Amino acid sequence: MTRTVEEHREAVHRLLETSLATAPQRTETVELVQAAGRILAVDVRAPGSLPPFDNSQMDGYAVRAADLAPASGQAVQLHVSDPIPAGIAAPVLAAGHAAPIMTGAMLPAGADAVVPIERAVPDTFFTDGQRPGATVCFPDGAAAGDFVRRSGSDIRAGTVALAAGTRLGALQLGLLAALGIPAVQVRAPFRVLLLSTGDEVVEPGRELAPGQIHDANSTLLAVSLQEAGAEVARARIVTDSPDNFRAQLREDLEAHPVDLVLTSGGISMGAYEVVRLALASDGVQFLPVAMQPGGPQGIGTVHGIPFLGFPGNPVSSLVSFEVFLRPALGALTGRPAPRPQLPALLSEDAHSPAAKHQVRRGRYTPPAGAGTIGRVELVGGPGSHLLHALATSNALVHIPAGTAAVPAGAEVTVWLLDPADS
Ligand SMILES: Nc1nc2c(c(=O)[nH]1)N[C@H]1C(S)=C(S)[C@@H](COP(=O)(O)OP(=O)(O)OC[C@H]3O[C@@H](n4cnc5c(N)ncnc54)[C@H](O)[C@@H]3O)O[C@H]1N2
Ligand code: MOO
Repeated sequence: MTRTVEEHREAVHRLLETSLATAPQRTETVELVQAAGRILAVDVRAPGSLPPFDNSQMDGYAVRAADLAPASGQAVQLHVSDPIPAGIAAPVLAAGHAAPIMTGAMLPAGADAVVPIERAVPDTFFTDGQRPGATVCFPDGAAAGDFVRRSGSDIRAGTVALAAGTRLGALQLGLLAALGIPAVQVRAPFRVLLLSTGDEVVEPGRELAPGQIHDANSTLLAVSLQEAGAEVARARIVTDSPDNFRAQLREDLEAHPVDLVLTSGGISMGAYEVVRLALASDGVQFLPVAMQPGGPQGIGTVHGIPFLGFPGNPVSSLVSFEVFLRPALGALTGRPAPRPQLPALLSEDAHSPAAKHQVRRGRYTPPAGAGTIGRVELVGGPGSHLLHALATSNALVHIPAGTAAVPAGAEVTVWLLDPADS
């Protein structure tokens, strides 16, 4: 039975959801800069308040506001006390005094307001030599709290600074640094065993014998997984011998605990479909999905581990990742963020097998002005071997099942592969 794209996407989601729900959540503690893009595993409470102490928002004078409210309405002269740079604990401010204070410096006990230097007379700081016996006046007065950043006005000690499940970026990690937290407990990455199959497939860098090709899928899928926050625990090329495939799979799974086994190739209708031959009787289904490319798909479990078999054609593998696996990872592990999905005007006629959801590669150009939509031109044909066209594209162009032709100028949906283009 042919599945629709949506049915298979849902099946992939369910497969991973079930296994992640029963697995104990693994976490690891990493330093802040290494935690970028990771998902927080636990609530983090503020160990202290921010700001940690009342401090000055301006370069100016720390004062007692009450000193500046004389009954006569005349501006009052205050004695200038020792300056307070940032980074020290100053002595109590005596009544009738004003202490030069710098931005970020701790407010001395007794002071309750800061007057910016521009509002003082004189409006520049005294030198050390000038200060003894000097006075300063503040014609505008001051109210308690003026230009004071209160302790805890950003966050109070003990409250939740970041909730479990938060995706950590610069903004969140900067907060943790300010709170004095050097490392953070994050969810361990989703681990994948990646097997590229085929007797013809040879590692890049090795010379090709006639009929052989270099392995593109290991790199295409490993980098896609890595960009999606997953970890490739082991990647290798496996030959077309089902016995060998089964033996290597067992060996790899013993050495590398993983959350998913992902293969490419060996699943369609040929005489030597190694993945199909090795696993078909083993809790894995091989079925057609009404999508082009990416029609043949394998799904199930091997040795109790979720299994997905993607087709060998490189574009088919990549499209399978984008359409089925990446959205499930995003929804279930918190990473990655969904691809931006946008409407775009198709710049040329396109034809599609009406029974299938076709995914073409395109080059998306954003709209020139607000209120308009972007354009997308197709790159290469529908063939699933067109790696160069894939490499020059920045979007997947979706032509849904039931549509045999889309005329130039019609609106289609594109998924941006590079969010910088949105
Ligand atoms: N009679 C039929 N033949 C095919 C059908 C079909 O329905 N009936 N489906 C076609 C479609 S669609 C696809 S997609 C492929 C999928 O085949 P497999 O998943 O079994 O993949 P292979 O046969 O192993 O390889 C297909 C193609 O991709 C190349 N390849 C494989 N691995 C890699 C790699 N790691 N790096 C680069 N290129 C790779 C391989 O050499 C083949 O050219 O089946 C169609 N056939
Ligand atoms: O479905 Mo295959 O994936 O067309 O190339």
